[in-house]
Amino acid sequence: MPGSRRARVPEIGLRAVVLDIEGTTGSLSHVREVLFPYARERLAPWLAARRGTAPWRQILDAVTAYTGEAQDEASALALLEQWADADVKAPPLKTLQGLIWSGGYAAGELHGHVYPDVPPALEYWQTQGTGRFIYSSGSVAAQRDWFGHTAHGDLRQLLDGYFDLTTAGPKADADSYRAIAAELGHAPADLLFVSDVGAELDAAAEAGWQTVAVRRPDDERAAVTGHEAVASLTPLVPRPGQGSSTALVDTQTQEDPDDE
Ligand SMILES: CSCCC(=O)C(=O)COP(=O)(O)O
Ligand SMILES: [Mg+2]
Repeated sequence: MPGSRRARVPEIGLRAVVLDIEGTTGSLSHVREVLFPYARERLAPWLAARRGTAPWRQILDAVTAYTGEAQDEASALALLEQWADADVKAPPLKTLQGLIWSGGYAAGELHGHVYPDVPPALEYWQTQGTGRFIYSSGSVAAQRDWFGHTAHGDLRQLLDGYFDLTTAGPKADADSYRAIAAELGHAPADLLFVSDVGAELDAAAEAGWQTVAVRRPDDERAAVTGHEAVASLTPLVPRPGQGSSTALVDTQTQEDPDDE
């Protein structure tokens, strides 16, 4: 993948790495072709089966608060279905998707897709004392379920925390990255955000963060420009002997298994 070997290993002052899910640590197509349809076909039955209960009320109240207009089940469902069909990252939809997916994981019908380079990268940062966090549009509950049910096992012990739209804010808003930095208690320049979306990386950079763009080989979208670029997390992890306290290390010659 042209340009995927330009990334440098961020080293000096790196206190925490914050990773996106869809298109970065996990497959875009798995999210869009498996996870989203699973929730989409269960939106109406989920609400109908819980009519009048606290979870049902929670969703209706969330749609009401988000839209600023009172909603009943029918109007809330219509909005939720519209958002799902257009992949609108609306927090009420993300909450409901997470609730529906949790049933799918429990039933063994879903798993979280995590690329094979992710666990070793998380393990490396863990050995370095570097914090490891997730920031996704998916709800925190959905993120936990995703990393708790992967082909590599339960990866949650490798993660220190999770941020979503309700705890940090919109992903293309620089204030969200300022909020995360404040929550983590680190200077923005000591934080690295890794994502597949240029607008998110631009927002993080505007907030003073280090950034790296990911474009996975199975992802046919155009490359993100204006940020260091990789095809997996492997180039962000120094090989043995490469040292851990040098300035940014050029990784142009580092092997990237996902390129093969
Ligand atoms: C398992 S989290 C589901 C991901 C999701 O709902 C989504 O919208 C993807 O957003 P991301 O910020 O991870 O690209
Ligand atoms: Mg993404």
